[in-house]
Parts: sequence; structure tokens; C-alpha cells
Amino acid sequence: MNEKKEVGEKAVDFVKEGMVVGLGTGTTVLYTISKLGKLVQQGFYIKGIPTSKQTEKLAIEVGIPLVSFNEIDHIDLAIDGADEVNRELDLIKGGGGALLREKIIAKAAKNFIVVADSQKVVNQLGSFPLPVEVVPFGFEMTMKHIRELGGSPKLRQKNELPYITDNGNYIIDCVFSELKFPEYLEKRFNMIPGVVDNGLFIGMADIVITLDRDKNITIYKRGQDLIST
Ligand SMILES: O=C[C@H](O)[C@H](O)[C@H](O)COP(=O)(O)O
Repeated sequence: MNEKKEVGEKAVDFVKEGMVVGLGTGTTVLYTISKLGKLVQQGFYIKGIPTSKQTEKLAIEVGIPLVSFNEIDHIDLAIDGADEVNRELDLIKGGGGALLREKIIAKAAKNFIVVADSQKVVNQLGSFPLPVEVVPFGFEMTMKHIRELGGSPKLRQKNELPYITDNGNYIIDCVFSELKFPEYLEKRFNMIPGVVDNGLFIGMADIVITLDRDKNITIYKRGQDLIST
């Protein structure tokens, strides 16, 4: 069973005609975007706003009309993947380097749906290294301040050069032996000069679509019990 496909395609049920949809980044939401593209080909009308250049390219390929922020006053629904999800529906994101645009779009959306295969669901956030987007200027000093928060920071690299985000920044991946107080940390990281944002998404997801132990689609809604299988 392709779990990413199952959960990614399930999210399409929440998309209604005429919506402005935030299109996430990664190998799970790719299935959402592809299925939305097929519906658009059949006359279903939506507009998309992408969270990365990679997603923008994919959305254009599958035929989803795109808008930018200066053309809209709201986003109805954002759909995105995650690297970790806990039972409170808090997330670590940014494994693909898109966390900043993802957070801007999730924050602007009336509803934020996360699609996550069962491997992503954890009791406690923090096994996945926390991605932190930083400006290149003085990043060595920024890393020093990050280390003071208790993590082991490492500059993300691609082909032996610093990985560059769509915003021209670097990513520092931060390993924690135990990531305590994620709500505090999300805010604390962003107080370090040079940090643009971090991959903790606390209190943002409204719905998480995943699979249970028996591989049934399971939908969690913030503040409520399981709403369907
Ligand atoms: O920067 C990337 C994003 O936060 C992704 O949504 C996240 O890494 C999950 O990606 P995937 O669905 O490929 O595991």
C-alpha cells in the first residue's frame, strides 16, 4: 500500500469548488496536487498558491491555475505534508527546505490540513532534526546561539555546498536529545537574530489525515476525537 498516495488523495475530499488552496511541498502532498490537477482538467474550478518553486512547477504541469498574494485576500484551505506529527497535531516540517513559505501559507489559511503517512506520527516531537531557516550573513554566530538552546546544529548541504532555500537562505538542521517545550522553542528560536523561522508548527494544523495500525484512513481534528476512518 502506498500510504502517501492514500492520505494525499484523501485530502482532496476537503477541497470545494471556487476555493483558493495553499499547495504544500513534498512527496505526500504531491498526490493531492496531482489529483486536484485531474479534477481541474475535468472542469473543477480552484486556484492554487504554491509553497515552493518545486510545487509551483508541479502545479503548472498538472494545470492548476495559480494566484499570488497580491491577487487574493485569503486562502480557504492549505494542504501540506509533515516530517513529524504528535497527538496534539503539532508538527515538525521543513525536511524539504520549504518551511518558511509553508508557514506563511498555513498561517494565512482558514483551514490547514496535514497529510502524513503512519511513520510520521510520534508521541513526542524531536526524533526528526528540527530545520531552522537562517540568513547566510553571520550564520556561524546564529548556529552558536542555536546551540545554546540545547540542540546540535548542522548546516544543511547539497553537493558539498550550503543548501539554499527558495528565499536565498540556509537551513540549519538541529538534533535534540529531547525536544522539550516545543511551543516555547518555536518562539525562542525566532528571537535569535539571523533566524528567519523554524520548522515547529505549533497549534496550526486543524486536521491531520493519516493511517491507523490497520492501515485505515484516520482523520484527526484539533480539539476533537477521531472524526472518521
Ligand atoms: O519542507 C518540506 C516540507 O515541510 C514537507 O511537507 C515535509 O518535509 C514532508 O515531506 P514528505 O511528504 O516528502 O515526507
